[in-house]
Amino acid sequence: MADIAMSNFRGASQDAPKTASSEPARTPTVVVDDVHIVYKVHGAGSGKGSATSALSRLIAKKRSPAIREVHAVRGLSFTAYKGEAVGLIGSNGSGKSTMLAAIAGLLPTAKGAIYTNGQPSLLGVNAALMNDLTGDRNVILGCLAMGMTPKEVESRYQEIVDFSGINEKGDFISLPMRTYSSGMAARLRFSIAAAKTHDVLLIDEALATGDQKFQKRSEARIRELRKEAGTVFLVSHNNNAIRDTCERTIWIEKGELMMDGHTDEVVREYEKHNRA
Ligand SMILES: Nc1ncnc2c1ncn2[C@@H]1O[C@H](COP(=O)(O)OP(=O)(O)OP(=O)(O)O)[C@@H](O)[C@H]1O
Repeated sequence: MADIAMSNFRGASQDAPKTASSEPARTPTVVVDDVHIVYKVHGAGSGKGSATSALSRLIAKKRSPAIREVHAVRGLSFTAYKGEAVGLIGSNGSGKSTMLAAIAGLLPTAKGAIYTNGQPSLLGVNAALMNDLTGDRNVILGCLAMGMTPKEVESRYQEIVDFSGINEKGDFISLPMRTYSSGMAARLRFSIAAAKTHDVLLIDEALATGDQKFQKRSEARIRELRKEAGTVFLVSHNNNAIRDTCERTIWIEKGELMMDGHTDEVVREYEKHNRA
């Protein structure tokens, strides 16, 4: 597999070039160029994927059992621009999360390349926080990991806890994360990640997990993050969240591009397709 190409590209500077009509040119932040992503599943189907059987195979100098390939993304191409919020929709297993992980640089491309201008941050419901640490330790560690200084962390701490609403029903922030419900944990993850202005913010289903009040708050924060310059990608099965948050939507099925355009139009076609 070829390594993912992550680089700053030319023409993405603050003073964007002017177009012929003297409108300022839009600044591209993510360019996905004919990307294919293939997962390799070792020992698939044969039940021989354990470490012990791998070791005995090595000793006996036998070939490994069949490696199954899952071609999750098939030749996707699109460009996202500064200030855009882009929705990614499609049925289960269509390749949305895979595409986000690849933009974040967490998966290599088998073919094609991804170019990003700035640092992408993936905010998923599975993002790693430390379960045995308390909520407040996780806020501090999470902020430091995003590159904030201890002073910045101190000044943002209360805002993050208030935004998460974790303490609305008592002092939960001082309890270990393992005592949180999945919705509470997802809210804290979102609140930590949303405390920083991201160049490219990738959100995977985060909005679907909070309650309605929190969903509204997070949608408002995403709108702010957009104004603060970055590009937001949102993967969700909640078409209303996509409509409220994104003006552009990309619809993927079986790893292929079905439609890329104005959210109202794309979601309408997607819903029509699902009804059929
Ligand atoms: N770690 C993995 N190893 C092997 N195959 C995987 C892996 N993760 C995902 N896949 C496969 O890749 C394809 C795309 O999965 P992906 O999770 O990107 O879909 P999705 O559109 O995000 O789905 P959902 O809406 O259900 O979250 C699926 O066929 C899935 O089985």
